[in-house]
Amino acid sequence: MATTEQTLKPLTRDEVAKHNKQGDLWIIVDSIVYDLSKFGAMHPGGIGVLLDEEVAGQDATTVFYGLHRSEVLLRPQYQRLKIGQIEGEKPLIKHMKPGDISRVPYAEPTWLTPEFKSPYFKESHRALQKVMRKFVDEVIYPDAQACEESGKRASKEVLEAMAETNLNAMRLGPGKHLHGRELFGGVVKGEEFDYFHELVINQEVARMGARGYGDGLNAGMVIGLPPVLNFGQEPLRSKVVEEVFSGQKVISLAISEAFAGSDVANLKTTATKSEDGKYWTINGTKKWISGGMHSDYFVSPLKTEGGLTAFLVPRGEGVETKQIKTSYSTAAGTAYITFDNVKIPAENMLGPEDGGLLVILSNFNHERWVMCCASARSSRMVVEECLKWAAQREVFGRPLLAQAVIRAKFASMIAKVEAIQAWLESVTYQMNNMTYKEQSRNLAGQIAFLKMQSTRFAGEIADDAVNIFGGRGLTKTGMGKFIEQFQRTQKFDAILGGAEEVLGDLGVRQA
Ligand code: HEM
Repeated sequence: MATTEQTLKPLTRDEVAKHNKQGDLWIIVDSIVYDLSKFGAMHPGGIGVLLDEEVAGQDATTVFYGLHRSEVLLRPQYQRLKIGQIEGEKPLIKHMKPGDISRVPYAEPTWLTPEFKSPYFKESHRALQKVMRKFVDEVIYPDAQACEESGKRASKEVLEAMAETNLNAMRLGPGKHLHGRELFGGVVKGEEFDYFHELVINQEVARMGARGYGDGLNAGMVIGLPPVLNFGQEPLRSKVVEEVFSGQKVISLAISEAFAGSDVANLKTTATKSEDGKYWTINGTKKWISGGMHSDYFVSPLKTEGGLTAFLVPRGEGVETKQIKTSYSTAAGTAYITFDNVKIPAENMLGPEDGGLLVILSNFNHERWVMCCASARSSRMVVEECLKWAAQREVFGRPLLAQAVIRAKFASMIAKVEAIQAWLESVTYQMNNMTYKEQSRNLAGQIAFLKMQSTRFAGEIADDAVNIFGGRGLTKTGMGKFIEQFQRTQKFDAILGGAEEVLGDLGVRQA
């Protein structure tokens, strides 16, 4: 039966030392005594290491933290191994509780660090951050970790909780669609929701450390729903928006094809108008569609007589989706889509006929900015993981952090995450103070450069992080699991939403 902290029996180090053999094995970790007599044989690291004379019956705190993530001990099956506490001693290691702010240096952006002031974040941003951190820690994170591994889509419970708090609506950013809505139980008013509130949401969600699952978690909605919201025809527009916000239906943006990715103007999939103009027939394919496997609706720019036209295509006869296996989890639901003589009513057209390029381009800045928020936050999480590891890991008789060559890596990693966050906050401030038209005119280049640089830095940070973690940075479980995940998936940010080179060039041309 689980033993609570209050009922732990006081023990002396001498008493513990007597239990130092196979079948009768105790150890001390951070003042708590664990009985490993039975568990020893099942220990993932083997029984041998536990029988070492410096471990069996001894204080194994340092060696334990040099090999395990601290939350290992919080798992219920290991909590049950606790049998006592060393008399007069208390645990020194403080485990993070859901919603906690990290105390590791540079683990949080400066606006969440008590000593620093920020001109941008007000009370309502801070209040939203608090509830959002707890929500991610308690609701999203456990599901994310399980599904990233199993490859399954986000659970119904998580999707329902997101709809209930109005998180789906908030992820589309500020706008009339939020007016009058109860956001996270009223923590912020829909009318006052701005891009800094959205930044908070994007960055808290990015902390779940599961890139594939993240793309499957309604990321398709963030980029697929705006064309419906801004260019859809009533009553279809309101129907689809509500279905998606309430979590009943899933939508994704289907632009890329095997023939064209960032080169949107050269798409090949066609839509042909019927003679009476009442419906369109769609033929062709779409590739790498995030969330496509889970989607009920696809927003697609299609080739029409005079250019591109955007359409809302419901899943139905003639629409087929096949899973594409990429280097991140199939929880992302990345799809190859075939449209085979799919007939849709003219009311499903989004924006003017042959005016689809504008409809699609109109959300690109926002999409890229969302990706910058996430990339900056996940890079920062990697820095936190590395700092924790380098402080607890001993090599050549000293903590890893005592090696100058490792500190030099940290200098470069920390400078990168700080620079990107500061630039991101500055761009976000401009977004808050410019009309949509001004943003399109003035910020496309800034955001393109910001995304290009965020993902360049993420790549360099991933590289340094793996070298700091060694083999563990290439191992899917244990200490380095987030580093392994990050180094394998950071490239998605560098490609999706516009490849680095395309964005850099866009920025220069916009100058
Ligand atoms: C309460 C005590 C312990 C528990 C519950 C525990 C649990 C675990 C778990 C779950 C793993 C798999 C990797 C991970 O999830 O981090 C692991 C790996 C390992 N453990 Fe333990 N362990 C305990 C004590 C120790 C001690 C005292 C040592 C001392 C040498 C040790 C040495 C190892 C080693 C060498 C590995 C393999 C690590 C790797 O592959 O990087 N464990 N342990």
